[in-house]
Amino acid sequence: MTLFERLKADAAPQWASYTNHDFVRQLGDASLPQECFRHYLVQDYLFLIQFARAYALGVYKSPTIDDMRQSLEGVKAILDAELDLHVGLCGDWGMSRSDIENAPEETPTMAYTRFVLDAGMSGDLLDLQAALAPCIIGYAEIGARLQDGGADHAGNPYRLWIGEYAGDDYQKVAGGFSCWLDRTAAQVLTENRYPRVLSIFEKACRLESDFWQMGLDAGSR
Ligand SMILES: Cc1ncc(CO)c(N)n1
Repeated sequence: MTLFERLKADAAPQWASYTNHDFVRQLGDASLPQECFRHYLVQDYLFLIQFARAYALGVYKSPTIDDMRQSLEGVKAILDAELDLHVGLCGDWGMSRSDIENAPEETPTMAYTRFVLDAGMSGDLLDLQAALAPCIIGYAEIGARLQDGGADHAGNPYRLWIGEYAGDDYQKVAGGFSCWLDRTAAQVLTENRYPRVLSIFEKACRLESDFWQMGLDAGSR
């Protein structure tokens, strides 16, 4: 069993609320109001800027050069791929890069990103990875599940988003992340320490749910 599988099993309620959130269900059946998706996407762009910093912190917290390289890949995946997806998608939805970059950061965005950064700054690489894991592996699981269910059909306006996270590149990033988490755990994880790592993982799952909810709430404002 990988450490990720163990964390996911022990945080089953939080994992389920996050990955089966109504926002995700509505993305899959194309019933999500456009306004909710646009709101989510802009906040997610602001989220990713902070997430790139969290990976950069991972480079700093890395005990080995291999770890540094792995974390650097995370910085690059965000700056060179995922942000472009967002700018492209936002453009399709009528928003420019400056519209996005000038949007105010909402509280759930600040809460989640600063939580991750703090977990890493106050802890070691494993603490940081436990805070990052729900994000990276969760989106890969959600994307793959939606695609397997046929949600990326031509009639779904959210198919490009689904395709990005279900795609080979992102699936590889997520698989690589899980292996990296195991390598760090092999060096530093003890049974004594496990509850603290689990607690970070659970909190990150809750903050992911709040992030989806922020998108849904935008539909009723
Ligand atoms: C909130 C959030 N979690 C995870 C991902 C995946 O990178 C993302 N783009 N946004």
